[in-house]
Amino acid sequence: MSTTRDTIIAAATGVSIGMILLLISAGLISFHEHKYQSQIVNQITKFQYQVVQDVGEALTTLNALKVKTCDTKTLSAMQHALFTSRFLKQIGFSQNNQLICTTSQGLLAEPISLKTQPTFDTFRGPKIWVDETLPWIDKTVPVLIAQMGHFNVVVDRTYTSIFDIPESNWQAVHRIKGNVSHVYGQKNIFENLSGDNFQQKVSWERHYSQYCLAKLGYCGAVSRTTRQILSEHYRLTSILLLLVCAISYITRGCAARFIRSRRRSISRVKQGIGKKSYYNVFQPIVNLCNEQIIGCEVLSRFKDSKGEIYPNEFIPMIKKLNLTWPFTLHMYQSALKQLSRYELPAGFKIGFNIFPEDLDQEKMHQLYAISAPYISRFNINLELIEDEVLNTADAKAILTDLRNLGFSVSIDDFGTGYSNLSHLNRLSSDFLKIDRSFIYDIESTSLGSILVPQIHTMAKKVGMRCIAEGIENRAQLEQLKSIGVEFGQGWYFGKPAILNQFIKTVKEKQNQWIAQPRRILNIA
Ligand SMILES: Nc1nc2c(ncn2[C@@H]2O[C@@H]3COP(=O)(O)O[C@H]4[C@@H](O)[C@H](n5cnc6c(=O)[nH]c(N)nc65)O[C@@H]4COP(=O)(O)O[C@H]3[C@H]2O)c(=O)[nH]1
Repeated sequence: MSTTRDTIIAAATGVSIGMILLLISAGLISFHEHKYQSQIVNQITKFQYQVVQDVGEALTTLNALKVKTCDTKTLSAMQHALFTSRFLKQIGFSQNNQLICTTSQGLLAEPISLKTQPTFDTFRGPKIWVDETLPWIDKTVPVLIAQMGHFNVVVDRTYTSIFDIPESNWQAVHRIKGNVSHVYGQKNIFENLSGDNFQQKVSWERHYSQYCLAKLGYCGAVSRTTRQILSEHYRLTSILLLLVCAISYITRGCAARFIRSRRRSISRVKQGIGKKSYYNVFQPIVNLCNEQIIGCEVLSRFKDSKGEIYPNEFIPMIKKLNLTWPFTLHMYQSALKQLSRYELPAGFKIGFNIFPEDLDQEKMHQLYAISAPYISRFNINLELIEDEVLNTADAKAILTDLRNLGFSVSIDDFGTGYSNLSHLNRLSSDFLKIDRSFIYDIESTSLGSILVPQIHTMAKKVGMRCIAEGIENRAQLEQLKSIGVEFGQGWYFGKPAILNQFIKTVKEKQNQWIAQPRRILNIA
């Protein structure tokens, strides 16, 4: 059952990653297309502007001559204007809508009638005829004609082929006061999106861009279907698809392996108590005034034939498996047994982590029964992380009972999670363990350097003493001493170590405290 579920979860992870990568790839291709289209519409609109300039210049110059007939002087002026223009193919002279002469044919034997109604009127500029086929040029190629006064010019549209896009994908239009007239390209592409300058519309099927030079009324539009875009980038698309499939497949494999290893870890953690895979390590707790070891904190470690699992991994699993109490009992009993073999000074402080969810009358009586032989010899300190459970009236009553029975109580990791300075006076405890995140850079002008003195003052007010966690160097120690923090633990005094090494440290650092230890002599 769980194998099928794991396979589904691993496959779903692979597919999800694949989908995310596909979306990212689609986003990248779309971004690239956006840049490409904005360049093209810019080119189209600027091209129109340049053509208008060219046409305007030629027509204005010729009309300024104020000629009434097409003689050789007029023809030579027309030839000159054609020569100096960039986009014009031909210039003609007309009278009463009759074409009289052109730059290519000179004076016509028979005048040709011209259409009277233009495609659109630029009002201040020339009249424009779009897509006209002129029999005397080339019947098959439609041209654009502009007329002002007696002169008309034919624009060479072959220039539009400079746009790096097929004509079926773009359109150039003239838009003035909301009236849109087709100029070049593919009709019906321009969507007339409101607003000037650059506009865009993207959907799964299509990518559309338009750009308008608002004052002049010239707009360009480009539209390409997703299929066209993908087929243009077919190589990149295929590589991306392959990559996405490969990553998806690898992710599925990794997820399956991770789930399997986690299941294995959970089963190892579950069986660990019976198989004696847990063992205790001890970290010295020091009186900061004279730097003497006055006790220790008992911490758990896990090691079996497959290797180690660290507390940050196995503690949450123990909670999830509801094994907190058998685990704590195992650790508690074994540590007391281990330490009682040594003649440690009277009142030696032994700290145990207790899960807040285990704080009930029955379990605490069980703990007391186990502790009875040791409670007069050691100062057994129960360390609890402050959470909602600890703030209930029942929990407070239990804590008071425990203290009356001879245990001491510490609030652990103070300053993280749920813990709060204003709750301090409501907690029935002896010690406050200041979390190591506050100690980390206490010697500098950090948050810790401001908060630790405040925490210490508050704790003192409610009759609690502080234990600073995670002291790693002399500077931190000196700073804590100057604040007046009473106790501390950390790598500076000793890392959590197995019993033999811990006792060795105790002996090395404060030989005089251990009065004739039976086993220590063997270690030395
Ligand atoms: N960086 C740094 N770290 C330092 C220093 N001094 C001590 N530590 C680490 O700080 C942690 C202190 O324990 P904790 O706050 O009770 O936090 C403990 C405790 O909440 C939980 N835990 C460990 N063993 C037990 C156990 O037997 N029972 C329960 N209930 N919880 C346990 O797991 C947490 C992590 O335990 P550990 O990995 O052993 O990590 C320990 C210890 O190795 C230092 O100077 N620098």
